Amino acid sequence: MQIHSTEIEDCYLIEPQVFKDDRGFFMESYSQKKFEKGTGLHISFVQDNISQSSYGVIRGLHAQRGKSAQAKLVSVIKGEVLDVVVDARKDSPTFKKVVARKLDGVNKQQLFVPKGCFHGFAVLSKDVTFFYKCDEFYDRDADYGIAHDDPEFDIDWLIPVEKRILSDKDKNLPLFNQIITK
Ligand SMILES: Cc1cn([C@H]2C[C@H](O)[C@@H](COP(=O)(O)OP(=O)(O)O[C@H]3O[C@@H](C)C(=O)[C@@H](O)[C@H]3O)O2)c(=O)[nH]c1=O
Repeated sequence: MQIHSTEIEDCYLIEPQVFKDDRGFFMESYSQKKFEKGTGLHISFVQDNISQSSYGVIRGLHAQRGKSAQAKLVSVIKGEVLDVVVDARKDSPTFKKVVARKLDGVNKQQLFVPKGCFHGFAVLSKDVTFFYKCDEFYDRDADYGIAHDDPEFDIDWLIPVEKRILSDKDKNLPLFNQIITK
């Protein structure tokens, strides 16, 4: 397992070791010991989620507020996404920085999203099965987010505007500057 730092502090790109043989492959999708050694972070995951989406779907950019803030370890089981993290931690040296990485079921790379960052992804393949671990439980009342197309960040989602599929909730998210002020 190789763990690489990114443009956002404590946001890591993780490359699991994949063992291939005649039967297929084997990989450790998470090892607390290796994760801690590579990042220096102690995280206790308490909830795993799976979502399925088709081409053009953009989920995000989401986070949970306050005590319900979640760190997430995100990955793709099948298909390909552009995965995006925005640092919203006012005390972070990388405040407002963006990380965007393609994750897919072949490269099997994972992104670790620290607490206090917004997270989202765009589906680049026909279908995607997305899997992620969270270190806090889902809290509907703490759920919030920012618009995926906030001009402040000008993220290239790699999906033409007319092909984007968003939830009603995500169509009405505010801009970063409307909710995060330093
Ligand atoms: C995220 C979540 C949703 N739900 C429910 C609420 C709702 O009825 C339904 C769909 O929820 P959403 O529309 O919020 O799902 P979704 O848009 O997939 O939300 C997710 O997006 C990605 C980008 C993230 O980073 C996640 O943390 C989460 O915010 O599932 C849970 O019961 N538990 C959960 O942990």
